[in-house]
Amino acid sequence: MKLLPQIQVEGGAEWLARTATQCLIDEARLSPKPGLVDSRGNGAHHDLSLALMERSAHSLTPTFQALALQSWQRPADIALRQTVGRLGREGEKQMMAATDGVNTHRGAIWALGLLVSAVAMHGGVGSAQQVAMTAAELAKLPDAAAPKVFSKGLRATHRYQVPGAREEAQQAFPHVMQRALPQLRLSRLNGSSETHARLDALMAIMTSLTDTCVLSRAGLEGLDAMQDGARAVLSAGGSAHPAGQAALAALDSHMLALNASPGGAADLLAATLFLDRIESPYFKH
Ligand SMILES: CC(C)(COP(=O)(O)OP(=O)(O)OC[C@H]1O[C@@H](n2cnc3c(N)ncnc32)[C@H](O[C@H]2O[C@H](COP(=O)(O)OP(=O)(O)OP(=O)(O)O)[C@@H](O)[C@H]2O)[C@@H]1O)[C@@H](O)C(=O)NCCC(=O)NCCS
Ligand SMILES: Nc1ncnc2[nH]cnc12
Repeated sequence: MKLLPQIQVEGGAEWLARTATQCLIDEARLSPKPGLVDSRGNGAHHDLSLALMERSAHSLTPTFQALALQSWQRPADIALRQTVGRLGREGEKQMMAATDGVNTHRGAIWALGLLVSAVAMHGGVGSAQQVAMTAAELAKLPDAAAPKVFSKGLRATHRYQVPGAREEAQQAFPHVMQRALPQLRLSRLNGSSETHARLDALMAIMTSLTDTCVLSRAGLEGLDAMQDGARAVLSAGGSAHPAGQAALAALDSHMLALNASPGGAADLLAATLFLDRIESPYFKH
């Protein structure tokens, strides 16, 4: 194994942290997103705003940087899993301090934290597929120090017998790798603007994700509305087409009426943008 000089490791970790933060900001600003906070407003949320989401994203840069530095060229083993778990929980505390106790990005810290670590484990040079597989290896290892809390996500996965954030990572992010990333690139190839390509990628996730945020707030009715509505947008030609835009507006109204917000899908869009960027020719350090 060729070891990089420390300065390159530090530069790589800094780039990864800045990029992960920017992906969170890009996701938050993207509009119009159904039920979610975006540059138009607060969606279905009373305690969130775009300014809060951006403050939260910035508060996480040191966490991503520490994750990258600690994971650089290390194998997926229990020792690294413990370090990543500890840093992730510290990141959650930073987020809560920055938002006065509002949960803005818990799921995003999990997904992007694992992916940042996985890129670093590959020494900054893995493909999206390799990185997702490595993140899954890490996610499958036991996290002995995890507090025994029965979270909203766990409650929803047990009640409805569906996979949640944990399983998405342990299965190497199928909604990112098999749906969102291909859709993002297809929409770009078809001439869609970057905004429309990202909205289409979000729709691709929402067609089948069992988003525990939606299940907790709006049950199976909310989940069906999300999945059916997202399919309608894509089958109308996507968000760049007038019929797709009408379907997206109808989905937004439906989600707001049900008080449903696909926060898990939003996190996975940020993860998609991150994996897209690590494969772009500009990823050099
Ligand atoms: C493994 C953990 C993610 C914990 O997961 P668990 O399911 O037990 O716990 P939750 O606290 O419910 O967090 C899961 C969050 O993941 C997002 N999510 C939901 N469904 C999926 C899915 N199918 N696939 C992927 N991701 C999913 C979602 O996060 C977003 O929503 C949050 C906002 O939700 P909202 O309901 O609006 O807010 P609340 O305040 O909770 O409710 P209201 O009052 O508003 O109604 C926001 O965080 C978004 O990011 C779920 O919330 C993981 O946290 C863990 O184990 N961490 C330990 C540390 C660790 O090991 N880290 C390693 C990597 S750094
Ligand atoms: N844009 C957004 N709105 C609401 N919850 C979110 N969780 C992650 N991104 C979000």
